[in-house]
Amino acid sequence: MLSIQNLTKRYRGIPAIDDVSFTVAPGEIVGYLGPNGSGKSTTVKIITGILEPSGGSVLFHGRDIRDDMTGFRASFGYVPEEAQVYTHLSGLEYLQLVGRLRGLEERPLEARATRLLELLGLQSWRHSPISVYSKGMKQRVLIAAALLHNPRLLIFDEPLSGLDVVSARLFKDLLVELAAEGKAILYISHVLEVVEQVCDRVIVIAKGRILADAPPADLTRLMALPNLESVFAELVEQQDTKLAAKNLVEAMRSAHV
Ligand SMILES: Nc1ncnc2c1ncn2[C@@H]1O[C@H](COP(=O)(O)OP(=O)(O)OP(=O)(O)O)[C@@H](O)[C@H]1O
Repeated sequence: MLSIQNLTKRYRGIPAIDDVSFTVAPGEIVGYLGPNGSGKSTTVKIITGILEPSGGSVLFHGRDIRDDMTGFRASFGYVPEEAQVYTHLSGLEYLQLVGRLRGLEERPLEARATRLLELLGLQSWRHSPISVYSKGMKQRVLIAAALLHNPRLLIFDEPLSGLDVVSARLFKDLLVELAAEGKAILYISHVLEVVEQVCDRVIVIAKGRILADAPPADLTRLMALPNLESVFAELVEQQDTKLAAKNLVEAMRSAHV
């Protein structure tokens, strides 16, 4: 359904992503993992039409998304890493605005928005301005906004950010339900434990290039490692974090002398 083909994005000649290709099929949850600065958000911004690629293309049901960006926008829901929300609006008003922009009819829109807010535990806050919401509550409004038009493709960029334990568990269960509904899901997260539990496949990207694309169980088995976190550390050659932490404390001490 979603097919990313040889995507490249260069900033002043320096590649942020380099020849990135992968697919996300209906009913599939695909994890997209990588260290800071590896190119995850750049990939997502291209898929969502925010950025133009330097090369390559994004196909949705076999068609280049650039041929019909308006149609494609109606087909996906997106929870961005950093969202600009109109904080003077209430949660309900925000969802109504998003729904109108997506061409939903007023009555069913209000009913669905109210129901989503209720299911996400925001019932009693729905008329309060978003400016008084906590980070996790804002995040739940963004999740509701992504689901509002019942899209076929969902893209979540660090959706657990700010969510408490119960909301995070609800979100994890929601991912599984959405996949069972046949939604295609691209899930970007640093929370590898959750990724390992819910994803059918994980893609590991580092320095703009894809290093692995396989089910998490295959990766741990093939690399003879106990879990996805170890696989990730091995693939991206992360630094010795214990040593780095020690050195940081050392550096603090010497700064006080
Ligand atoms: N507007 C820009 N101008 C120049 N370089 C950029 C720009 N945006 C991103 N980059 C570079 O592209 C690379 C990939 O960045 P990107 O934001 O896609 O990484 P990421 O994997 O999403 O990181 P994080 O996990 O920190 O969100 C980085 O080296 C970054 O410095």
